[in-house]
Amino acid sequence: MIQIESITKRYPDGTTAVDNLSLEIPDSSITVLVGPSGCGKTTTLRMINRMVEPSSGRILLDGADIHQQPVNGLRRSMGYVIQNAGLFQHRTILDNIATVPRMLGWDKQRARKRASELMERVGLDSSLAKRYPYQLSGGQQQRVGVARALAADPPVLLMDEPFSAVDPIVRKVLQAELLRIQEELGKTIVFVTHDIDEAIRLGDMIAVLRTGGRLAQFAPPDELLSRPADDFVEDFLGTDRGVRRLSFFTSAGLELTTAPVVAVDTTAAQIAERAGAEVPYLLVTDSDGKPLGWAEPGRLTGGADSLPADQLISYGRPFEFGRESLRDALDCAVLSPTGWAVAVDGAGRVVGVTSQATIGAAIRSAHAEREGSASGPGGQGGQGTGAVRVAR
Ligand SMILES: Nc1ncnc2c1ncn2[C@@H]1O[C@H](COP(=O)(O)OP(=O)(O)OP(=O)(O)O)[C@@H](O)[C@H]1O
Repeated sequence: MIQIESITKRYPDGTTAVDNLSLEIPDSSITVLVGPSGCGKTTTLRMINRMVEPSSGRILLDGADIHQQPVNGLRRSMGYVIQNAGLFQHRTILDNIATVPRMLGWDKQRARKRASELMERVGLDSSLAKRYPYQLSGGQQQRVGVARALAADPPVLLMDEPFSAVDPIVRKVLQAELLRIQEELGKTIVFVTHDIDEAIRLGDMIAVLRTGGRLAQFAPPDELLSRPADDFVEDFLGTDRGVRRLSFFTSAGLELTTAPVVAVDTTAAQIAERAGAEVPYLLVTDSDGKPLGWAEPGRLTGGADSLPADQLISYGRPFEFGRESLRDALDCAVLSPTGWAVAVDGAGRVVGVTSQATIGAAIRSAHAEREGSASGPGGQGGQGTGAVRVAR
């Protein structure tokens, strides 16, 4: 655990970058420092690896004061990733990643073998190994930066706006990759961003800082969204807090029905028989049980023959039952032309369908349950109670 105890940093020109900050950063999880520009995020991160020394206060790593430790050893235990990756331009990708192991005295072959393994781990094709950084896209360079920081297998990873310089689509991919790597490696990650959505997606714990380097709130994302500490945090979180919070509710308990699900060899006449007032549409699946589209019985032409595929209405995006959240389920239902969401299993086979009204009821009961556990003995709500985090 990293304990930040009453840390203050005043720069020589009198700027107070961080003001009496205390945080307990848990092991094997992602803690995000977020806040507006100039609120002291980078300064805080750099005090953890002693690139910046505090004016007062102290930082403990696993109970030991980092200021009493040799700085080189400390930095070796902490990988560091920055915006634009900060790669060595005159070294190949493989040698960039092998830098720290080489510094630690590994022979060239062993260091390069480790670098190759890491390239695979961060999703870089081995054909890029001999290229130089300028021959890579921004997203690929960031992956190299992450691989390089992981090379000596440090328990701690410090990441300073690592994905800010890439476009939003690549950024989402890199975030997903980081979560995947974290699931495998379980590092203690301190991640700086000014993007609250990134913080909510990645953070197990989020520290919101305000200008002047003061802590506004330190909480799991679900709690931040449901109970912002003050107007500053509420403003910073932006609109749609309620809907965004649904990302933290699993779809696992959602009531599904298979009544309107029919196989593709059903005829239009049989469909007309199955339709009822409660289910005005029927979902047609292929022979594997994967969705093909919705049939509206009243509008189907033909009788005894199999369904004409061109008469089906798009089923939109299905959600993966149990893995995705109530927010995903609601989004599917809202975007569905029929107003019904299609639930599938991991292989994409239909497990049932659910209506907007049913999802609405599930949202209400999930809220009631969460609030109940938050006010119960020892409960903090959200992840604080150990609730499983829904796929991010
Ligand atoms: N070396 C320095 N000398 C004087 N002031 C500094 C120095 N480095 C940072 N500052 C100031 O300290 C404050 C906090 O800076 P810091 O870089 O930690 O903020 P930040 O939250 O990371 O900002 P950003 O999101 O813009 O990167 C700012 O007002 C900044 O101008």
